[in-house]
Order: sequence, then C-alpha cells, then structure tokens
Amino acid sequence: MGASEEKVRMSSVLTIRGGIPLTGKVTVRGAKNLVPKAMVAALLGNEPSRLRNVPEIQDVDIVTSLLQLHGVAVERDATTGDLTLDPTNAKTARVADIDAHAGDSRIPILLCGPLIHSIGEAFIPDLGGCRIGDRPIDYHLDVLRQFGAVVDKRPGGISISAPRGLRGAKITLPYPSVGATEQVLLTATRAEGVTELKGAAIEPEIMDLVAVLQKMGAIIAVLNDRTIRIEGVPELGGYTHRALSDRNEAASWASAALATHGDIFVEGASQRDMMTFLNVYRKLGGGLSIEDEGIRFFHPGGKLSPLVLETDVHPGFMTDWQQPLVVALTQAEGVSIVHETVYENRFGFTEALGRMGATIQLHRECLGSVPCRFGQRNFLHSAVISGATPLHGADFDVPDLRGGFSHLIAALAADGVSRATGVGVIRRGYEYFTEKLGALGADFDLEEGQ
Ligand SMILES: CC(=O)N[C@H]1[C@@H](OP(=O)(O)OP(=O)(O)OC[C@H]2O[C@@H](n3ccc(=O)[nH]c3=O)[C@H](O)[C@@H]2O)O[C@H](CO)[C@@H](O)[C@@H]1O
Ligand SMILES: C=C(OP(=O)(O)O)C(=O)O
Repeated sequence: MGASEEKVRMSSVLTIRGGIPLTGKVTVRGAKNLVPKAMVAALLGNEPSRLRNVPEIQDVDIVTSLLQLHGVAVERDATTGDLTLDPTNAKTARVADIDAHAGDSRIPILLCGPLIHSIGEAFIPDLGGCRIGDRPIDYHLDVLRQFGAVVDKRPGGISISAPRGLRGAKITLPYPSVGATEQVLLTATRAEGVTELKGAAIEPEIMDLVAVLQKMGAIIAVLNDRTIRIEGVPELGGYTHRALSDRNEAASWASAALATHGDIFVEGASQRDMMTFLNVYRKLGGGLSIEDEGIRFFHPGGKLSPLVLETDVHPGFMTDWQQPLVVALTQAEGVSIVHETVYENRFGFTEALGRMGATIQLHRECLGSVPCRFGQRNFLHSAVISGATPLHGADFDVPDLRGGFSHLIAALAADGVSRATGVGVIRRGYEYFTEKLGALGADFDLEEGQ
C-alpha cells in the first residue's frame, strides 16, 4: 500500500467523477499532530526509542530527514512501519542542508530545546504548514528566552543556543498554543530546576507527548486550570510508545460520509478524543455507531439540521475539523453559522465551494460567543452557510491540507467531473488517501505529476 502511495506527488492531478456515496472501511493510524513530535522527543534520550502506529505521511518524512541530518539513526521496520530512533550520535547539521527544509512543515521549531540539550545549539529553517493565518512564532521565541536561550534571526531561519544552559522558568502563555506548550514540554524536561506553565494547551496529542516524555523519565504534572509543572532531570532514556490515533483524519472521513450520503467505518477512531466532534455530528443529523475498534459514520437518510458552531482550543471544537465539516453543512437544510476563533484566515477554501454551488457568505464580525482575537480586525473569520445546495463539479488547486481534503469531499459529493491540481499537499497529513478513496468506491483517475 505504501509503495503505491508514492505515486501521489506534489503536482499530481486527480480527476474525480462525483455523486457516489463513499461506503466501506478505512483505517487511521498515528496522529500527524503527535507522531513528528514524539520523533523529536527521541532526541532528548541517551538511548534508542521505538515509535509504533506511525503513518506514512510527508510530515514524518520531513522530520526523519531533519533528524538524520543531525546524526540520529532512524530505521523503519519494513513490515510494521515502526520507527527506531537512535540519538546517541547526534551532531550539528550543515545549515545549508537544514535550510533545504524551509517551508516544509511547522515541526522544526520544536527541535530547539532538544537540540540545545543534546548538542548545544540549533539552526531552525523558516517554517511551513498550512497558510491559514499569519502563524507567528513569537510565543515560541519568548518561551525559549525565558529558559535562557539566545535567539538570532538569520536569513532563512533562526539560530539558537544557551551559553549559560537552559533553566526552568515560570511561564504564562497569552493563548493556549499547541506548539508553544510542546516547546515548553520539550525544553523543560531536561532544563535545570522547575518549570511552571500556565495557560497551557491540553489537546489529546499534547497529553500523548507528556506520556512519551514520562516514559523517558520526565517528571510532568498536568494540573487543572491549564497548568503544567515540570521538574527538570539531567538525563532521559528512550521510550516505546504507540501513537494515539489521528482524530483529525477520522473527522475528515466522517464528514465525507455525511456529505456523500455514505457509510464509512473508521477503524482506529477514538471516541474519547473526539467527543466534541461526535456531539456536533449527532446534532447535525449524522449517524454514529461507536465500537471498540473504531466508529461507523453514516448518513441515516432524511434531512440534515443546520448548526451554530465555534472552533476553539481543546476541549472545544477543533479547528482542523472545521473545513471538512463545512462541506457537510452545505447539505444541511437551513442556515448554519461557523465562527473560527483559532486561525484568522481559515475560510479561503470556501471560494472553491462557492464555484461548486455552495452558498457561503464570509463575515468580519464574530458570529458567536467565544472571546476571539480576530473581531474588529478585518479578518473574514465567520461563515454563514445556507443549504441544502446541490454541488456540481469544478476545477480547483489544493490550497492546504484540510482545505484540500474538503475540496475532495465536495468533488466526491458533487454531480459531474472535478479536476484537482496540487493534490500532493494532502499527503502531508492523510496516508494512502487515494487507496482509501478507491476502497470506498470513489471514481477517479490520478495523474502522477513530478
Ligand atoms: C503540527 C500541529 O500540531 N499542528 C496543529 C497545531 O498547530 P500550531 O501548534 O501551529 O497551532 P497553535 O496552537 O500554536 O496556534 C494557535 C493560535 O496561536 C497563534 N500563535 C501560535 C504560536 C505563536 O508563537 N504565536 C501565535 O500567535 C497562532 O497564530 C494561532 O492563531 O495546533 C493547531 C491548533 O489546534 C492545529 O490547527 C494544527 O493542526
Ligand atoms: C493546520 C494543520 O496543520 P499544520 O499545523 O501542520 O499546518 C492541520 O493539520 O490542519
């Protein structure tokens, strides 16, 4: 399966003949938002680590390459896909080699603490990731400075060191940022003394990273009210860990089932990590059957009900679920309202949905009650979706990971033919997605591209 997925390249083109309900079973493996970070954590150890349930996605390839450039031996078991990461010969990498990864992903910024701990310095390329807002790294750099790091901006990235070592700190985040919380965890575990983080993010992927670090020997207490206390230790060992499953991929398939009038069993979907999504799915009129091995998502027939929805940090409605679900909302009878409070610019993908027949109006106002950083700031961050509207095929270029997958869902639900260019972006977070679409009965052709 993995070998054939290699055919999907950045410039690949998918021609989709829509209107077929997606039916069958897909399997989701480890979370894109945990696996690369657990790989980075391996750098903190003084012995090899073993990571299980690793998906074949591009973010894993990128972090593999970055770790290898730093002397970490990364081996993939050909049968299971499990990774063994041996950091015992970690070394400084050539800046030019690192810079070749500029714009690839958001993970490199998380190498700062682990690299300083293991080799004393870090060169970090400019970040990539989805263009769904400005996505600054000011919290990361503030946090690192509070630990005693010295940050120098340079063309193409930053260089960072800690001439007097990294020391525990009392830190308060202005917003519960996932990445900045992980930055603190990955830096504090081997910093001297105690770190107290207030305003922490508490997403399931962060809790899984805490579990990884605890296996390595870290002392981390997750207290209530978004406070995490870390007692630094001088050394960490390796870990053996099975990554939690990808709740965002699972939610994407769930939305695809609803939008196409289909029925998909998502093996590996975890109820515990998706409770907020499952409540919304049920209110919308989606069918659910929660089982030990996964969750069946289906369109039960009849009309879907419109919703008022706000994205938020965990335990709120995850922003990465928003884009695929909006496609399903175009098929609800009446007016739905979605207020995006995590990213200021996550509705750009709706332009293509409009060309496919959806009625979606974007607004600058906060159409919701969650206190939001974007009101009065001219960002089109609320959407009003009027349905149900039949969708028809269109051509589109994949804009980003979730936006691109949402366009695919719309094309699969639409009557007629759609042509999607640049579909390789979707490999950043969805493994084997063309094989999975084929197994669900989708009708499409793939042109491989360069
Ligand atoms: C690889 C990964 O795990 N990506 C996830 C991670 O992204 P990521 O970790 O980048 O997201 P954050 O939680 O940090 O970002 C949330 C908000 O904080 C802002 N911010 C963040 C850092 C900073 O230094 N300054 C700043 O202003 C961002 O612009 C954004 O508006 O969490 C997001 C929120 O659940 C998810 O959508 C992404 O899928
Ligand atoms: C925004 C996302 O990812 P990243 O932070 O890697 O860009 C996402 O997975 O939807």
